Amino acid sequence: MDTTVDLDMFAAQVERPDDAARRAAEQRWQELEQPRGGLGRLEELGNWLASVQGASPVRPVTAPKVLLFAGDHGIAELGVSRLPATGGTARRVHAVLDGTAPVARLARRYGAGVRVVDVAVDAPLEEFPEDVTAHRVRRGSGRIDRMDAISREEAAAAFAVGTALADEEAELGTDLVLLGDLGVGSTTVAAVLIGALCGTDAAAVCGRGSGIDDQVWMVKCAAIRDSLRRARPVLGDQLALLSATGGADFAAITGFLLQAAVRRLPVVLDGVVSAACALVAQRVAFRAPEWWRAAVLTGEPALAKAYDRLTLTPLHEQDTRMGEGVGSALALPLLQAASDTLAEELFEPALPSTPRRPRPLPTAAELLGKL
Ligand SMILES: Cc1cc2ncn([C@H]3O[C@H](COP(=O)(O)O)[C@@H](O)[C@H]3O)c2cc1C
Ligand SMILES: O=C(O)c1cccnc1
Repeated sequence: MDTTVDLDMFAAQVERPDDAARRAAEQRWQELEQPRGGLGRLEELGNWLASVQGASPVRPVTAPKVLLFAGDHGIAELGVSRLPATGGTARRVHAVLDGTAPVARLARRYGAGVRVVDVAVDAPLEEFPEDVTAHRVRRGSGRIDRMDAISREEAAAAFAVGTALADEEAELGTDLVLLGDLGVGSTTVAAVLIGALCGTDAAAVCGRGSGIDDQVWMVKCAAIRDSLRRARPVLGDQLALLSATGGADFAAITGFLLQAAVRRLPVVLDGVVSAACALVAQRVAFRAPEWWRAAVLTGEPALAKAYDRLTLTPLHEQDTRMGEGVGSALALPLLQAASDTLAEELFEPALPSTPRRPRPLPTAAELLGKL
């Protein structure tokens, strides 16, 4: 993709989800034997799944995938995170790859695939498997309070990485994407994008991220304030915005979200990073948010503002505060529940049944016999 990439093309290519399928799903809930509204918010979720699948009865979600975009951020040099600026992101990538990160365990439990995409991790390529690094556009980014995160060429290349991944996942038959991100300093960058796009000042979007104290919060707030000055002049040009105060991972996620909407691939957003990219994508194609659902509020003030603007309501209230796709993975059972109860075909779990272990605890008969 060259630097004259025409984002406006997406405005025309992103269609609305299927209204007729949504209406058929609404009707189907009424035909199923249950009290009106008996399944609560699952009903709206099932209607949404029918509309994005363009099918009623809806199909059970059988090929969900957790897709994690990883990148480092120059702004982390200022110490705005509790995680180390050097090596912190690479460590998190390793934790996902070796299966010890919470999201890897959740994905295993819920039967979802996991894919990590290194777009801009600042570590040697040999550290990760080839399939993870195949998408690296660069290492890290510039300090956005003083300089551009990445060049316009790199923003275009990263955006193209994201669009290509959406095509790939659509062709693989993935039927739901649980989006996530890994990156030390990423909540600072996300706050700048959301603050710029929602027209707020730094203090209104500056959060605690990975768990910073008051003193670090002041440093982070000043960094967001200075970066907002750099973001405002380029608000009308989304690629320029991603290049000035975003980063390669943010550009890739934005490209992914837009092309996923074109391919009618539904996506669950995670924390502030995916929400910031969703806002940028909404600027490009105003219908795109209809293809997404919000997972959870992570406590970042910018996130609530972004979801307000996107008119999305979080699916659960587990108060998870860590990004990495944990919030969106936790939303998966709700989506599975909605599609399982509304579908015609039954979902057949592939899992072998676990043999029951003998329990050493007394049975009621034993207890009563002893009385
Ligand atoms: C132990 C630990 C593990 C984490 N894994 C992800 N994050 C979270 O922290 C980072 C963003 O916050 P910030 O902008 O403050 O750097 C991301 O990597 C996010 O996923 C973590 C945070 C901690 C403390
Ligand atoms: O909103 C997020 O993505 C988030 C919040 C806290 C810590 N890390 C990430």
